[in-house]
Amino acid sequence: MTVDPRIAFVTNRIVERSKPSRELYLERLRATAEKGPFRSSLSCGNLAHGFAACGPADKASLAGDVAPNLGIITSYNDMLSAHQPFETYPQQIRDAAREAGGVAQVAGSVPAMCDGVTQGQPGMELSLFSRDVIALSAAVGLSHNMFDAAVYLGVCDKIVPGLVIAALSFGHLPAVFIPAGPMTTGLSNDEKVRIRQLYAEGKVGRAELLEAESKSYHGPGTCTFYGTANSNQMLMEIMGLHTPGSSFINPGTPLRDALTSEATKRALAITALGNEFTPVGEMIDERSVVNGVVGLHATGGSTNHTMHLVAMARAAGIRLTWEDISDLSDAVPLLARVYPNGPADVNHFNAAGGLGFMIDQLLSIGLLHEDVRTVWGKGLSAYAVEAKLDAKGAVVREPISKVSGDAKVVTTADKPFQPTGGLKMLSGNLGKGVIKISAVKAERHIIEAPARVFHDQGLHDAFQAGTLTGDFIAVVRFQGPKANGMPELHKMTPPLGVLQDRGQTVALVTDGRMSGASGKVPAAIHVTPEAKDGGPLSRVRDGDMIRLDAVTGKLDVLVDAAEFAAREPATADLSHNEWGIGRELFARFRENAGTADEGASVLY
Ligand SMILES: O=C(O)[C@H](O)[C@@H](O)[C@H](O)[C@H](O)COP(=O)(O)O
Ligand code: SF4
Repeated sequence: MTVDPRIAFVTNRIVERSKPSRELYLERLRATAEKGPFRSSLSCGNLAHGFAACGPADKASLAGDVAPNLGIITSYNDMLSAHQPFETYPQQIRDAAREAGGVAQVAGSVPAMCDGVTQGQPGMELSLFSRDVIALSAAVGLSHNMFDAAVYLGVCDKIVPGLVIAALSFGHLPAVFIPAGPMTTGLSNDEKVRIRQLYAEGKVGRAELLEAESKSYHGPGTCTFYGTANSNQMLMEIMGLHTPGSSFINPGTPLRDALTSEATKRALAITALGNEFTPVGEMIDERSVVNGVVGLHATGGSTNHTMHLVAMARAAGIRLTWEDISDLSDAVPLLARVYPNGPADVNHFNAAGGLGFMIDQLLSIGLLHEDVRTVWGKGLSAYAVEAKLDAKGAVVREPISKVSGDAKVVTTADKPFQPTGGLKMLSGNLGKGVIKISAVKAERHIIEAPARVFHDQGLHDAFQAGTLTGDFIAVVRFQGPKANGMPELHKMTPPLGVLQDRGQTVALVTDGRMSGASGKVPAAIHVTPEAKDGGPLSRVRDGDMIRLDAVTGKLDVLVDAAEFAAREPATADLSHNEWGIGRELFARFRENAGTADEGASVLY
């Protein structure tokens, strides 16, 4: 199947735009990649330090130039249910590496923030910046230059994007991402949200709320909604950085363990010491990035990736823009309904066919580049599979069914849930932004209402005071990267959801972010330029009519242009955002953060 001309057009436009930076990137990569173990460039002293703590067998291997050495970058901690299973991975990876005639060493660890723990808390103001800290931290580990390939242990929001930026910055090394898998299904997401809204209305107490939350988030593994973490898994699979079919296998299962060992051996098989050398910076190209964006649209993935994918691609000299993301959205149908885009969770999605089914369907109508390189070899069709264990406990892969296991959760390409993608880019006299339309009912795709302007938690106070009456669009500003680190404002969903359920027409417009799990309330987010930079949001006043049109992709304030331009931009007292919970350490990050449409990074 040849690739759809609309996909080819956007891909070629990215290739042309990226030519200077991509050529320089590849030139530097090829200058670094060399035959033989990279540790051979170290002195005896360097090398001795590098394997001083190894056992005799590993020392002997590393003293030679035959055995490949695998660097492990781990993001293990007990804070993220999704990362807690990584505690035991290094030993499993070392054992698997030895079985394959190689060595594995933990090159370094990276920090990992749980956005669920920090949601609505000051710590969330470090969240977006932690992506770049993760990239920097992984680079410190890899800079020992002892390694012939690397495996990256990460799952959640900023961690996978940060690790991909690092992996591509060490593009001469093959890279395999190893996931930990989703927690088993607990209380449904719909029921969790119902209890939250009852709590917001004062109809249940903290005890009932905590009981519901604890039944939803109940064990090791990734939270089961389709937020940024599970969007990350989709991206790693569709971009060929996971082994096929490995994303959504629950932790602590024989198949999960077998996949971890298999991924380890695969990483060792694709080093420069073998005959399948696959440096990740050559493997990931413009087609891989486009495949990632297509997967995001087809699954209704996280809005956060309209920033992370831009930053990730940039690390490989590839310049992805919001125009590309928007044009791809117009070409790609929505083929999955996983919470918040529907009642199913990611376990249900996987059981219904999951990513293998999605990839197969998208390939069948030419919406994915099949001719890409992956950690598994050449061709994306190798990912249209389901991974299982055979009788001997080895991983086997079966072709994915052409029939959906649940047509309400994953659908075939000829019967999409929506004809276009789950994300829509917006632009107008308020700037540029993004909206997740896959989670919003069609009758709410166009909202025109008067503005109610808030600078921080004021919306919650107004809700509690009962003054959020009638139809309105909440303009929550000074939430951009330079203002306070661009936190997720997901805690605004319950009160706005209550008002919406009461029949009020409400929407949110902000230069901040929302969670990938945010859903039913129409929200134009990542609005750039941000208010802190004097963007148009800073000139909006209470009562201004605003029109959010997710059908045509427009975001406008309906005020005379001359009058609006003549207004004095509002300012905000952000002094309380400059200290506490480590925020004083991130002042340079706030000063130097890029714009949302450039990935909001401090790295470039
Ligand atoms: O982008 C995301 O997917 C979110 O940041 C996600 O990682 C976070 O965990 C949820 O916001 C928590 O959801 P609740 O706050 O609804 O539990
Ligand atoms: S999905 Fe979100 S809440 Fe769940 S572990 Fe990951 S970061 Fe934490």
